[in-house]
Amino acid sequence: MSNDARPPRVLANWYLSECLGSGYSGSIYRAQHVHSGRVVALKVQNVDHECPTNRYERRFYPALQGGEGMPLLYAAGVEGDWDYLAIELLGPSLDSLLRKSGQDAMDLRSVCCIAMQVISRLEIMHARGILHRDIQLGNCTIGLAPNDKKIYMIDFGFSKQYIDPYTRRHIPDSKAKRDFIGNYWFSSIGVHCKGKVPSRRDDMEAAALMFIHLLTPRGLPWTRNGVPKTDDAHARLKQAKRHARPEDLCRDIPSEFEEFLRYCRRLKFEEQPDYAQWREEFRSLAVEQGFPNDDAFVWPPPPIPEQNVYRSPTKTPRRTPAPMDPDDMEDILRGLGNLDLGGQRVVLGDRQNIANGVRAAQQGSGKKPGALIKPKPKQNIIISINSSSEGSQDSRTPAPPVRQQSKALQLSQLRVRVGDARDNAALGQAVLDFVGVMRGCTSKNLTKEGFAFLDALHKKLADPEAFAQPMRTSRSRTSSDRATDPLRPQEKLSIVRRLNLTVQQAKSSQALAKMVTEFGTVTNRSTGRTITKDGFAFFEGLATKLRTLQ
Ligand SMILES: Nc1ncnc2c1ncn2[C@@H]1O[C@H](COP(=O)(O)OP(=O)(O)OP(=O)(O)O)[C@@H](O)[C@H]1O
Repeated sequence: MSNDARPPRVLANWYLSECLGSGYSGSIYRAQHVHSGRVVALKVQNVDHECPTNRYERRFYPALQGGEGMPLLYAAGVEGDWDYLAIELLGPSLDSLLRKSGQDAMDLRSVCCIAMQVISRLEIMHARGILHRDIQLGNCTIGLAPNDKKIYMIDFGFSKQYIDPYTRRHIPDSKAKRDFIGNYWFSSIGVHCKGKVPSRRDDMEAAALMFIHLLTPRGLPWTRNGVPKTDDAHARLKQAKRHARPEDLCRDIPSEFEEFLRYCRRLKFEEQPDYAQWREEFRSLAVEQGFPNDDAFVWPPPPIPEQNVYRSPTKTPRRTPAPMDPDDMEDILRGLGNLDLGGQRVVLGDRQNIANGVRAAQQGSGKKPGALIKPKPKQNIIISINSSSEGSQDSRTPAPPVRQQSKALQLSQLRVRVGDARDNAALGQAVLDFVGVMRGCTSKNLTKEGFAFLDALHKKLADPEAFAQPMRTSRSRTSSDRATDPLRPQEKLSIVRRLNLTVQQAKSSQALAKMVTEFGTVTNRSTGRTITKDGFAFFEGLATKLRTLQ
């Protein structure tokens, strides 16, 4: 079908009016039922379209009905040449909100709310045995008032059941490479670059990339050149995605996002993500920054106090994806795989690419110039979240496990305790508590708050009286650091093992300080920046040693 073919004015008693959006395989119209007067979004496709996503999408709606943020489906059917879905009418997508805002990134409070809600939506879909597989800004919309603070997931045209309906077991993994289904910007590395079988972890990784994209001025690096038009450009995009390190993607945003991305990438194929934990991480992050303790997505965002707003010195407007060349479009259309309607879900190549191209061509410019709002840097004085702030959990979502404070907050408090420590016993206890916090976290990687803790420890050990030591173990890499290649995992392991084995032989607190620095440096240069078993043992040994160095 070509998108030029318009459906009739009245289709199955739905009177079509304004076009709300167009995808590769069809269009969505505001429509009103001629008898009941109900107003819906009518997703209309030609029955002969080579990418009949309506036919797939309608299979998933029944299972999703009643789920928070899942649109209602009022009717579905085929009339004449047209396949239609009558879906609850919703508001604009995140893509459209951001574009219309004129900003090149979203504020931290908004992204934390989006993160909490999108994670909840994925939890619902996954609990019902369904993967979304096309997480992106255009597929997250807000509702219409009074539901305009709620995020809805739409477009289940690429969705898939990951629980076999007959055996009730998780679908099997496979080494065989698969054709890519998803979108260029946010599909996980496993699915997009390695052709892996998608599972819950890939929806989560796509969500993580989307959050980072939203917070990053001009977005993720591989989105900045627009939709790739050639195989070479696509290969370069995959290469960039594959090689972008989480710490580089998240350099100027709160470490929770880096940790979340790492967490998603570490999940096993069949592993169930800890949705509640991450919802709480983002809730705590918002609260730490002085934002309200709820997940209501308020757009446009209320004014942020001046001290919370960071304006980039190198403000660059987001580049608009170039409109797609009609010839390229034709090539891509020709290249679409054949459909296999009888068996598994049809394998389509890069539908979003085409859809984006169509949108770009139709919409022309989608420029996002404007001021950059960045998260307030973490403050030195940390205010504890009191237990009452945990109590106002949205009643619609299951209560999270009791989680007192975020990792970042606890580490920052420990750093302050190290600075205040009056004797080695207090210092040793702070080190043990550091081990406790790190062990208790799903992600064992050392974040900037962890490195700040090590810096404070180093300062204290090197000269308990002097507080003017330079930051030795700082996480932020200097240009000379950058010249140093990352350590191979084996090198890191052996250095940390040596530190662990020799910590008891240290003769002075200065010698311990050196070891802390060495640990920090080695971890900083490692790819994962995780604390290993030997690392934890080193800190426990250090705490023991401190007691004997009274
Ligand atoms: N229920 C709805 N209410 C209001 N607008 C909607 C609704 N569903 C979709 N839209 C609008 O239409 C756009 C395209 O919708 P959708 O993603 O479902 O279609 P699609 O044909 O699958 O698109 P694509 O090929 O881009 O994925 C959305 O980004 C949104 O702006």
